[in-house]
Amino acid sequence: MRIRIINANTSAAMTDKMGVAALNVARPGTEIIAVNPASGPLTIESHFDETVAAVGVCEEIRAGEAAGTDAYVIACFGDPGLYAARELTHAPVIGIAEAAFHMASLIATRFSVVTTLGRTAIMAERLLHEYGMGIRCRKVRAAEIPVLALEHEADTAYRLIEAECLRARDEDGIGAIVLGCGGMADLAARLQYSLGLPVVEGVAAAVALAESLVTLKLQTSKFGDLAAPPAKPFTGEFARYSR
Ligand SMILES: NC(=O)NC1=NC(=O)NC1=O
Repeated sequence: MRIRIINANTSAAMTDKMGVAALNVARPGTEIIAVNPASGPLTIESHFDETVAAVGVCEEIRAGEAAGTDAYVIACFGDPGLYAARELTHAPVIGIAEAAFHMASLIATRFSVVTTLGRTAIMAERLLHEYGMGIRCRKVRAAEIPVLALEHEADTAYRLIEAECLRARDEDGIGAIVLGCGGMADLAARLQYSLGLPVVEGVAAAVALAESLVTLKLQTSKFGDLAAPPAKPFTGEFARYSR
């Protein structure tokens, strides 16, 4: 099977990191294609960033449809464009936040999330409730690092993330931790060893879920709000979407 990992930001280094994380867990015979939009925010740290990035995510879904894709992963912790992306394909589309929340809920009664900035922590709290997972999450914590620090100040970023994970482990009454950024895709094993409790990373979780859905022949439903968008004219730079 072929899975397209869509890094919603435009950091090629982060795309590569996510591709490696996906390959590390993918079954033999699963082809991983890691991509990012040509245009959009270098990192995603706000509602505005997510809104702009969602267009690029949908562009990558359209490219994946043309290339033949069995499942998609939206590798950004805000799951930007998730529902629009699901409208554009019959294939499963898995957001890394939704995937990580569900996986964590299967191995622990309660979990906490450790993400990058305080403002993205608020965004993650909204997602938890949107996905019906609010009751399972004790706390969404922020290491207070910009996403790019995961690339350019990796050692400092790791120490801050680890310290926040230790506080979550010792204070929140949890059984697992969810890493709240696709840019943390390479940190799960090291953190799990250091913390001694399960650390769920969204790219890996989403790949495993995507493979399961493909194996079960379960596709995105076209009954209701995930049916293809109604055909209509689009104007200006989006005229290419006219149908
Ligand atoms: N909460 C986050 O840091 N989300 C993210 N921003 C990015 O650029 N990628 C993410 O996963």
